[in-house]
Amino acid sequence: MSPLDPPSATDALHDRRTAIAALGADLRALVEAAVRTGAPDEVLLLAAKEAQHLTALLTVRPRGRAEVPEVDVFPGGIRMYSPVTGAGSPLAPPLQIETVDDGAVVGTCTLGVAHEGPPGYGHGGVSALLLDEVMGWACSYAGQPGMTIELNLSYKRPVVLETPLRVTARVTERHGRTNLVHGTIATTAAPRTVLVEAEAVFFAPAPDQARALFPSLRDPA
Ligand SMILES: CCCCC/C=C\C/C=C\C/C=C\C/C=C\CCCC(=O)SCCNC(=O)CCNC(=O)[C@H](O)C(C)(C)COP(=O)(O)OP(=O)(O)OC[C@H]1O[C@@H](n2cnc3c(N)ncnc32)[C@H](O)[C@@H]1OP(=O)(O)O
Repeated sequence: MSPLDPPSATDALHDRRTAIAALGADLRALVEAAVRTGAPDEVLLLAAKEAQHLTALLTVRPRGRAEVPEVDVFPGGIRMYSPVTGAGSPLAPPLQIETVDDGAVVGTCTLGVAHEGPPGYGHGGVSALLLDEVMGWACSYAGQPGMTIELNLSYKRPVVLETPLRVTARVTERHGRTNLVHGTIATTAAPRTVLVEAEAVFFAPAPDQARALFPSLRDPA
């Protein structure tokens, strides 16, 4: 199975993921509304009370810090709460891993005002986040899921908000457990105009390193 294939899911798992994604979508809408709102102070204070109520509602059997959620496939698969791809994360755009095209992984997403750096444009750290993720997927697709050990970025043009983006990544060289990866961000409308370019080094931990890093990983081989 390619790491980009959706895992087979039971009905219960499918229902759980659907519910998580529904909450994630509404939380993202809430975050975007909150950072754009012109509502009066009393409305903000009322919304803060409502947010406290929601937090209390959701603080039930919280998972442990290093626990892999039961809805995830780790490594190399679906991550429901990833801050980049997670349908359940209010922080994620979320980015969709779309295709594997001739060895390159392609992801698409649209940034909102919540991801703003300079007015109207994406935060440079958010571009790094998108690239790091898709470059990581390229390593997984190449059969070496790994961790970033170096990430260098060249910001060529600002990344416009509310505009569909295309993020690509490809492993260019492999040296043992180390992979060199090239990545780009462009708009889907002008995929040849590179806005941000990245070069990264990823390291695929050996099974004993992986066990030490990720205790909930049962079979790192
Ligand atoms: C096989 C099972 C795999 C298990 C799963 C593993 C990973 C899965 C992770 C994600 C996959 C899922 C989805 C992908 C999506 C997104 C990707 C996001 C990626 C990230 O967001 S990830 C967070 C940021 N990332 C870190 O948090 C890494 C911190 N780091 C370390 O935890 C250690 O560094 C570690 C464990 C990597 C190595 O452990 P270590 O250092 O003890 O091992 P060692 O000494 O053997 O070094 C090995 C070779 O890396 C070279 N090296 C090390 N560090 C370097 C550096 N900074 N610069 C240049 N070279 C460096 C050495 O020079 C040597 O190179 P050489 O082999 O050529 O001598």
